Amino acid sequence: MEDIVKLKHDKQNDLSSLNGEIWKVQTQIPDMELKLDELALKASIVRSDFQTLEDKLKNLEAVKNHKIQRMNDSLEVFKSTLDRSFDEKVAHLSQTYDEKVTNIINSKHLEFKEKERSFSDKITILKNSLADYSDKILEESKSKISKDAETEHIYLETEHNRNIAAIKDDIANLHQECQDLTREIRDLHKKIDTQMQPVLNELNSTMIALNRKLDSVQDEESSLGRQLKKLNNSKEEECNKLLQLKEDCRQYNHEIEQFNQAIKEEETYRRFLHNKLQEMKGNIRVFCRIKPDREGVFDHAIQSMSCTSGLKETLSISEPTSTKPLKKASSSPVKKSVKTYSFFFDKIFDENSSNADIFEEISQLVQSSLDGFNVCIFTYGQTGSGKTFTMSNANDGMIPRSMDQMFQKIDLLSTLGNDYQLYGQFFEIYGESIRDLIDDDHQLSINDDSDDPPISNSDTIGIKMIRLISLQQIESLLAHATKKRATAATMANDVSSRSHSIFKVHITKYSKNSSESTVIGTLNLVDLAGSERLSHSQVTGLRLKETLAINKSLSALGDVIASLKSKSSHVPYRNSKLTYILKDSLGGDSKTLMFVNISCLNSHFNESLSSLRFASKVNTTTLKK
Ligand SMILES: Nc1ncnc2c1ncn2[C@@H]1O[C@H](COP(=O)(O)OP(=O)(O)OP(=O)(O)O)[C@@H](O)[C@H]1O
Repeated sequence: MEDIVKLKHDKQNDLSSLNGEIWKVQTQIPDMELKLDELALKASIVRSDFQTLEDKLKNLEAVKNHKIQRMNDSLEVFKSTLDRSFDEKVAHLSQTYDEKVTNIINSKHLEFKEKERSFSDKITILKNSLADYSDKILEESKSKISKDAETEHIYLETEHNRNIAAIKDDIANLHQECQDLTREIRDLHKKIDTQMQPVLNELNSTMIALNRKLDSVQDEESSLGRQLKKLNNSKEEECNKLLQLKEDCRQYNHEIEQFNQAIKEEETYRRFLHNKLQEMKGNIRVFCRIKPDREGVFDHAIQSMSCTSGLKETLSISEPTSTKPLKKASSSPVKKSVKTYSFFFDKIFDENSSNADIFEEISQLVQSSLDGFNVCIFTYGQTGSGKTFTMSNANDGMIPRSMDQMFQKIDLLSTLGNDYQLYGQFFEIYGESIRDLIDDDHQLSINDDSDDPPISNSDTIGIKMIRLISLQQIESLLAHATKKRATAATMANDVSSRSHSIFKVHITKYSKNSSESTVIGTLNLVDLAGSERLSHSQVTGLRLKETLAINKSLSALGDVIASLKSKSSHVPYRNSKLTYILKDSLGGDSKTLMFVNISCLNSHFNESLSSLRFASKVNTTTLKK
């Protein structure tokens, strides 16, 4: 046994160190992811800067090319226009000149020819007339006529020479004119050259400016190229870093997976050991809790508590000898024979025990329910003995503490890839009817299937089932349920709970692949109605009926446990709603824990004795397998 406890202790240590490791790795993952995100962001910024620069460069190049193209085009156009206009002008001038010269020469030539012809004609006529005249006058006056003819001839010759000189002058004039025109054309050429020079100069300076611009654009382009190269280098570095990070991440993920696998194996082994331990402790366990003497009466019935052999503890309780209050029960002198009763319990919590001490024991069963077993925890006792204080106390009762443990555990399990969810039902059994403590105005019989719960559970169909998500929610559920619980004043306790309240938690496991859920275990936290002896409570009418119903259902609970103990083929679950609803948590490999709450005071001796007897009956039972 010691070995097993040691082994359990070692395994718990291993588990907690593994949990610590997981936590460390998990805390590193967000940092790594953050770094990865930062680097990805940087890379995307660099990429977009790079893209912007590339776009800018392309734009500049396009603008540059466009400008050069435009300038070249306009230069070409200008040059061709200039050449064309120059050629045209020269051609036009040459043509005009040629035409003018030709016209003048032609007209002068024609004139000259005409004059020459007319002179020739005249000469011919004159010669003819002269010949005639000579022939005629030859005889009359040969000398006179010949003189006159000679004079006439000289005159004509002179005239002819003068005409020829005039024509020569005209030709010289025409030559002069031609020379003038040539000069004029040369001048025009010069003029065109001088007028064109500034334009050409301007074009040249524009060309130089454009070349300079081109150089600066090329400089800019090469500096951008260098920047681009730099960016490419840093991008490559970042990419390498990113790849390294990705590789590290992959490595981490691989390690985490291996780690998770190891944890899963450890978890399975832990579950096995835990269950073995629970089975060795007993599938039904009974604890006793003694309510402190809050009023300082000092009239105590509890005589002694001691730890006997093995895991059992003994409680001795003595019948009161006197109605007078004693200083302290343990130190009071016992004059006549006092009847003392002894009871064995798995654990006894004395008056000084807190709910935290109690939960240390309960937590193992909460773990069993998370491990896939059905667990049922009862608080049993007379009214006012502290059942509700133990079970549902808002701050530290078993319900909030169990839920706290469950929330923490499923958070941890979810990191191992298992998605666990908790669903809860909270209801009370009053008499033989069930009242929903979550859903208002919801009173249903057991098999009412009018509601549509997220997970089917044939026993509690019709009772509202909600997803349990936080302790805050549990606190408000408890407050809401407390208000709703049927309470009635009795002689024994002013606000005595007259119903059994059941807080049922369904632990469901979700498969991420198939998105199916399965209920793997349930935890039932049952605050039983106060057990009362009719003679003590002195109730009548409706209260009497209530007390009878409560005692009947508590007795049915005892019978069911007794049948399981005797391995009877028939277990009378149907004898009460309480046992019928809890049948899954009371048989098979389920775990059951019964808290017997008793008062330490003599005044409650009989009630305490009756509770202890009931507990003793349950305590010696072993669940039928
Ligand atoms: N261990 C304890 N320490 C201090 N106070 C306690 C303890 N147990 C019970 N009480 C107080 O005693 C009173 C009655 O307790 P409680 O309501 O839990 O009894 P009960 O058994 O649930 O009664 P009922 O059956 O009527 O519901 C409450 O005021 C509670 O705070």
